[in-house]
Amino acid sequence: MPDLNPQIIAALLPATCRRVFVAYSGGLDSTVLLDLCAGLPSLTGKVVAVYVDHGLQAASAAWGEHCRRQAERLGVGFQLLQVDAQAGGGESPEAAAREARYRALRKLLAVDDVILLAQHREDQMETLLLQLFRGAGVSGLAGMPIVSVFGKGQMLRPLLDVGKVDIQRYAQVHGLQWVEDPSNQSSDFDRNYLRNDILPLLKQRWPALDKTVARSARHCGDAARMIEAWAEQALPTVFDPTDGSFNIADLSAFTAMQLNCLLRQWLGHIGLKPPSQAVLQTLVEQLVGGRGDTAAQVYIQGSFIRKYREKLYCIPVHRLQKDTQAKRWMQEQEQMPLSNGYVLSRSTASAGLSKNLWNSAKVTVEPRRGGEKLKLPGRTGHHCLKKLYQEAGVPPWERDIRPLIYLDGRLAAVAGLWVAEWAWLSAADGCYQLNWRAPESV
Ligand SMILES: Nc1ncnc2c1ncn2[C@@H]1O[C@H](COP(=O)(O)OP(=O)(O)OP(=O)(O)O)[C@@H](O)[C@H]1O
Repeated sequence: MPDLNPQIIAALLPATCRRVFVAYSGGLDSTVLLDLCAGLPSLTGKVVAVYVDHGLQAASAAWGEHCRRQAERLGVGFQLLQVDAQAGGGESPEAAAREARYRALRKLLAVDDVILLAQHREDQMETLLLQLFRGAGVSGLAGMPIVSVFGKGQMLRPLLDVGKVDIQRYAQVHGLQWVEDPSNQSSDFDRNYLRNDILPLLKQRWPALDKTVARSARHCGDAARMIEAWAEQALPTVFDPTDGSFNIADLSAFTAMQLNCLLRQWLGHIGLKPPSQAVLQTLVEQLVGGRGDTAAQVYIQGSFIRKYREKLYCIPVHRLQKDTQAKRWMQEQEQMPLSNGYVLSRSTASAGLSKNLWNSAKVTVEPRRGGEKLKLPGRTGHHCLKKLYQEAGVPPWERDIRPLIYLDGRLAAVAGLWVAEWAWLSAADGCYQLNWRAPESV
């Protein structure tokens, strides 16, 4: 291993890099990392040390002060972020602090910004072992990546292949000052227990343990990337981008293992975290395998997965709430946010709801109460909404939350779907199209 020097950072930085944030806790590792960055002439004026105050320890403000002084001494920028890191029910304090820290740091980054973290090879080994004890699969056993997407920018871990002793030596040779976090000594936390009580024993027997475990992490990382690449390629065969659903009509081309992998990829694609094996199994048993049970649903991270006509949909729980209040939609209002997170809007169209009628009527938005009928342009007779919804393949849970638009108390439109014949017009720029959409895709 060559001496630890700033080139290890220069080699990782993208050419277009604008600002370099350094996640600086004031501890040994991030002190060394910051010192390395400050020693790179190409980074002059670009480096900002960021200290996150979790507000969990009495000394945290004093550490922030220490970090500010060190940043000043090194001639780099400094930023202090205050976060609320209280753990929620069932969450470990470490995980809550990390989540809060990452959330705050993520917001700092614009495109072409990077943030550097100071984890090293021993940290990687601990991460991998903790994942192993939790029963993780290859992506968990891949440990932490050196480079990853983070918010609008990138997260880099330049020291990930550097041993702790090299970091300690660098700090001594350069006379660096750092703070010691007394909570690192407490074996109450799993990671500290492993670090303080278990790993010293293992290292007596296997001195190169950190290197070999890091190698395993790289192998698992390679395997995880291959699986991910396969899933990314196969996903379009089951994923419907128009409504974000997962088509289960014909899965005969996939083995059970591949199906699990595709479901994981789908959930990741629509913004959920990787589900546990148990959740995946429930999903497969109750929805993919279950026959015709439209009431079945599986709860995952604040959303329900439901099935309708051989497709799985993921619906955040709050979006299933019915907005039961009738509301006035004022003529000049282009958009109307609803309490369940959806937004109604109108836009000019060449066919749709007559603008004249809209402008002269009292417009109200009301929930479905049951029994509504509609006569559609070009069709004979009135039809129950239920029948129209069935014909159009609108999932049952959506039927109760899709708003109805009334002009002077008469049903004129179903948002995003139909306009009643009496209110319908085809005339360039003389009509409104009524849209109903979720604020951000699920
Ligand atoms: N309070 C904090 N403010 C800013 N960055 C932090 C903070 N805590 C941790 N980090 C960043 O996350 C990395 C991993 O955190 P971890 O808790 O393992 O490190 P640490 O032991 O607290 O500190 P150090 O790595 O500086 O010795 C740190 O190396 C550092 O880059």
